[in-house]
Amino acid sequence: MTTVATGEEIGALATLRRGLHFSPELGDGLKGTLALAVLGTVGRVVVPIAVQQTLDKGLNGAGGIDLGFTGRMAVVAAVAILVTGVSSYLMTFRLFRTAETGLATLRTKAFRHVHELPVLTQNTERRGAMVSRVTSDVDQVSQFLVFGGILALVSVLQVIVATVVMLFYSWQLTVWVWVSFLPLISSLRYFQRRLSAAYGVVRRQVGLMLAAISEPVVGAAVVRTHAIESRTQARIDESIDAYQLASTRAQGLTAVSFSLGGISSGLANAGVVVIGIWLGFGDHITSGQVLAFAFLVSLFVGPVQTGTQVLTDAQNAIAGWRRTIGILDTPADLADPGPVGVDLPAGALAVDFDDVGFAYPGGPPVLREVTEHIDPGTRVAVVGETGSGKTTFAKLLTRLMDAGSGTVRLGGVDVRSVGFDALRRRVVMVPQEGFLFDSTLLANAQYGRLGAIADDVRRAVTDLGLADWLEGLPEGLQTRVGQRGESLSAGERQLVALVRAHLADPDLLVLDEATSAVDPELEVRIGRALERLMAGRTSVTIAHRLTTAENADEVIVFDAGRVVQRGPHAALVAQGGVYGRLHASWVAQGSAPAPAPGTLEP
Ligand SMILES: Nc1ncnc2c1ncn2[C@@H]1O[C@H](COP(=O)(O)OP(=O)(O)OP(=O)(O)O)[C@@H](O)[C@H]1O
Repeated sequence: MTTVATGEEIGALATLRRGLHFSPELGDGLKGTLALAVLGTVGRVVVPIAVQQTLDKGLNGAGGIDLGFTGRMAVVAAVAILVTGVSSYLMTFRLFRTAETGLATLRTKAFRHVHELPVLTQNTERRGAMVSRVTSDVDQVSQFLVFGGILALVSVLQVIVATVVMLFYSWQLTVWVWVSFLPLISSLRYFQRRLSAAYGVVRRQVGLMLAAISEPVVGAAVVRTHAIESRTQARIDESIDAYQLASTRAQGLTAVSFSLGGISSGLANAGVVVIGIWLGFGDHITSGQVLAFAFLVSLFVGPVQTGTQVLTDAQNAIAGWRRTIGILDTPADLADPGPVGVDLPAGALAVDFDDVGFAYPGGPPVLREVTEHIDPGTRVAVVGETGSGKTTFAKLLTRLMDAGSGTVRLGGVDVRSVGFDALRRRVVMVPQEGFLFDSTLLANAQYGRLGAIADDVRRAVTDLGLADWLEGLPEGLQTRVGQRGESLSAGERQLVALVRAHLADPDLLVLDEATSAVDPELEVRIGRALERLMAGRTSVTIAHRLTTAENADEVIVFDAGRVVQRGPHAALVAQGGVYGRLHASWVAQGSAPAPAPGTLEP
């Protein structure tokens, strides 16, 4: 099955390289930020040096106390503290700005790409997991770059500069400090690998947890009506437990490495005091140098200890970054020919299926050897038992998917060579349940044609003979439709979908007729609106109602992925066969909208 790449196989360095490639802004002004980091670090080292100078020359100098020198050193230290503070602020601000700009680009790219992923892939990958990859995974990277990144940068610089100055004062003490930290430093690689694996699991569990939580939220009505709250709750509990376990394991590892850091710094500090005093007795080191050393050790200890925390954040961020890059690595298998795309000929479109076959990934063929021609401007109804391939036929027609074999042509042009923009403008599919956004009726209708103003929408409503319906609504076009349109009745939602389609003004209209029953008055309205909508265009309707098939110029009958009959309704009724059986069942169920025989209605 086609799935979205996890990105887990991408190495840490490659993640960094590719991450920078996707967010080039992250490199912007890096030199300036680095310069500020150097300035801040140097400023920090100046303070212990000033302390040492004050002690050894200003207070304990050969000529007694030198107040002038002490005062100058105090000014130097104050300036150094000020410079460190200002440069830290500027560096943090710059890092924050570039990180957020760069990651906004990454988020946008990943989010756009989700839309370009084939419908098939979107079905196989849980949407909640996908959402977590575009949101919380990117947040991890952002947090690290802004907070951990600064720490990492300053830590490395601080350790280097502290070591150099320490060596200048006493090589023996420097060696002691390094020996104390050696076990921790040499185990960093080990911890990095373990943390990387542990946080990879954590990120995956976050995705699964979000999927488990968001699915029942979206399908709340189903959960309630089927009384499966406890089963749903059990699934959510399970995913939360799994996340908690993964997270605890990862945190446990962090705790071990952090404790090692504590032991090392304790050893270093104690050693510096003991060895420093001992060296002092032998006149190998001055009291000012020992004091300066104590300061410098803290400059060394701090970064190495927080280094483990930085490492943890880095692993978490890299795991998140990989997963986001994984989305971008998943090829969009519907290639948009883009600017070189061919345009469709003007006017109503002819449809040609040329020996078309299709199978969903890993599944059996669901369309076989379909060769059909539909004249421009005709009205065709597609019928067949459930699972016979009608929806698949419609998806290939609108290029929501590409045919496995054979060619689909619109107006004589291979659909694969038509630019997406042109295709989506000229070919519109009205699904059974059009998705309505939680906004006004006007805003929802405007999805049909971006840029349409209220008057355009009103005109479309009038064209479809729905003006009185609109007037009957309490707030007209400003009526709010509620989440997914739940404040409207099923029939009214269909009307909005038809207004949307009319605004889009396509040359090929593909309709998946709704099966939900609506009251007779609305039924008449929908029928009338449909009549007007189809006029002058080629229309292909997946039909579930007898009247739709009766009113069509031609009916195409699918059975097990093949077209088994075709012709006007009356002729097909006379022929009998699959259509004869369908017709008989429609008649038996009366004129009410009836699902095709064999349909398992909930
Ligand atoms: N996303 C999918 N992944 C795998 N198999 C699928 C997918 N969608 C449909 N199928 C399978 O393809 C076959 C044809 O499905 P299709 O939806 O085209 O039938 P249909 O005639 O439109 O049915 P209905 O009237 O129930 O909508 C069915 O066996 C179905 O199980």
